[in-house]
Amino acid sequence: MPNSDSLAHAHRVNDVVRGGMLYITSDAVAHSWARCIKEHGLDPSEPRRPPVLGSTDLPTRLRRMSAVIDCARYEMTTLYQQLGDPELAVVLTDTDGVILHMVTSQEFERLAQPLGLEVGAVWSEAEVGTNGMGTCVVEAGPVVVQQADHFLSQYTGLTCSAVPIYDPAGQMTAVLDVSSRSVQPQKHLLLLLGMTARMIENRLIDMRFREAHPIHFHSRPEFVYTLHEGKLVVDDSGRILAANRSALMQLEMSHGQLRGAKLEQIFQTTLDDMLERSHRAAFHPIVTYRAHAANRFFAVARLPAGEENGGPPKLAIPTRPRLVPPPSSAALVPAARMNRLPAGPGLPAATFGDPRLVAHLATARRVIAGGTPLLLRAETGAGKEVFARAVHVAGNRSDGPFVAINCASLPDTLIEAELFGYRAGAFTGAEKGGRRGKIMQSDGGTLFLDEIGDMPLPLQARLLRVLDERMVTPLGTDETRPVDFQLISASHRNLADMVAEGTFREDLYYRLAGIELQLPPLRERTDRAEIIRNLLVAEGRSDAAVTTAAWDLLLRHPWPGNLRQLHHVLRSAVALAAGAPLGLEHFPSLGVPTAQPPASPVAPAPEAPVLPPQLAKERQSLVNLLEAQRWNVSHVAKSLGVSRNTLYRRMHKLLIPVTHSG
Ligand SMILES: Nc1ncnc2c1ncn2[C@@H]1O[C@H](COP(=O)(O)OP(=O)(O)OP(=O)(O)O)[C@@H](O)[C@H]1O
Repeated sequence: MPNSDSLAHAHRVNDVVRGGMLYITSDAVAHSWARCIKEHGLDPSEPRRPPVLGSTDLPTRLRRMSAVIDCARYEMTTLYQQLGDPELAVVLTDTDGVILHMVTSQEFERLAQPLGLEVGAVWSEAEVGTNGMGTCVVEAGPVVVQQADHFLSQYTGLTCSAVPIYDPAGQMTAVLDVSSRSVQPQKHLLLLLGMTARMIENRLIDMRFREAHPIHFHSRPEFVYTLHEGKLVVDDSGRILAANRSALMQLEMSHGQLRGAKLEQIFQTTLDDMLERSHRAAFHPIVTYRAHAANRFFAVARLPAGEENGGPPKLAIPTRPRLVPPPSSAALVPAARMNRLPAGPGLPAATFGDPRLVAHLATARRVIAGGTPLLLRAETGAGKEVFARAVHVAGNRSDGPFVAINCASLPDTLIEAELFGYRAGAFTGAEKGGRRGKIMQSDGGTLFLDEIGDMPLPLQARLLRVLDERMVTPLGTDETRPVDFQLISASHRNLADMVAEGTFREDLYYRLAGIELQLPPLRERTDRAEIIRNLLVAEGRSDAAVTTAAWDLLLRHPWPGNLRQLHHVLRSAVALAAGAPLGLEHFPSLGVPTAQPPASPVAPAPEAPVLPPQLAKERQSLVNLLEAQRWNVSHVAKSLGVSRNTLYRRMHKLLIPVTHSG
């Protein structure tokens, strides 16, 4: 029997549908109520539960939508964490209203399950009347269905806010919803949901067009690489394959108009030109103009994700606006302090002249001001710890300690003791007086966990607890101690891949990667000359003369071991040279001949054809580069940040025969 509240709700619904719009705030809800009665024949006081798809239908549907679910999963978890309320669920449905994925707490799941909030449940309007997910599908726009806006009285305890998600072809593909018991206005939430939907859409584009060149652009340079950027993906010939919503808005074009157009029909430039200029600008936005118009845009063209290795500044979570407070003027650190780290005993002054690193330092500084954990990814020896120290020094905990621990260099059993500490006699071999762990030592400062990917799984669980509770329990004790530290962790491994393989805890990954920054390897840094000079100063040879050939070699070497290798090589060269100018013969480990150079295994450089001076110069520098890399086109293409095809095209234009390439 329906109770009196439910009957009152039913009267209200019927009144509105019959013509009185007295109680209603939103047209979307009123129209939906009318549909529920007139098209679906529903009764507001009738108790209904959404049907749940069975074991054959659901897996098929999940498989079909797996790309969308994969792209949404991370963003949904992040949104859930940002909202910080265990009494809500973040829900993804397809366009039939079928729940595909849900992020919530166990408590809320228990509460919501009897109402039908579970994976596989069908929340279409036809099944359960007006509701966030089903009504959003029909409206194809953001909707809020707050409590008594629901058609069926049994759902009037719920508040649902939902936004559509579009696929790269511009078709609605899913709905993102937050369901709770909130009685608060939902405007702010709707905004966050909209941003999350855009993030998911951008990820979908990235995933589906891994083989295409992404073009990031905006009319304001500071918005490039953010959620607000326009994004186009183009094939090797510069033909547009897809665009995000911001691109459509900024260019005032539809999907239909953009798809298939060439880049030069949109901007006053070609793909090759944009790629080359982007690379020269170290992937910072370059100026370009709208074709046949004067509007100025800032753009970056990049290699396809499939071809890119390290490459341009890549925030692993590139465009999510973190809930980080904007830097107040008091919090701003003078540039000199930001970008330099003074030399210590035996340590070089850290150099951060590469624009990508400068930008990363600024981002990191802002992020840690809000206490967000920072995860660094870089090749071995690329300067993760030095970078972390620089972030610490520039932060508001710089008066506290910087405590580093390398998880790869300690046996599993010792990491635990090192991290958490132990009381006297906690285990055989323990120090007599017990030991304060690294976590406690970092209290008030920064804890740097290097090679976190090597942390054994059981310890990952303990670390997660510390991060959640901000309490440490030393081994052999029951007492917990509060601790307060900024966490910076680093790895040369891709933790997201490790999560997928099951070797790294997903929940810990999300806790560590408040923001993830990819530091460039040495061979891609534009400040190599400055680094070399500073390392020579650190080796006590600020006056060292270096021959042009040696200098050239140092600048061109690919440095697989990055800054650490460079430092070692310079140290031995200084020792070998014993005060003489550094020449090629002092760098034997780089494969440099000490006596007569052996006969070149490749053909000599081609005769230069007659070309205008500018082209001839361009040709000569490309030939030099090819020579230096023994005509390995892939290596040269990579070092220039262009695709092999682009390089071949350029060689063709400059009349460089490709017969040399192996
Ligand atoms: N920004 C920098 N300026 C000058 N030298 C640097 C810089 N970064 C790193 N180095 C040099 O490279 C060495 C290795 O740096 P660091 O230990 O930070 O690398 P890492 O990436 O943490 O290494 P690993 O992957 O082995 O943990 C430093 O000791 C220093 O000699």
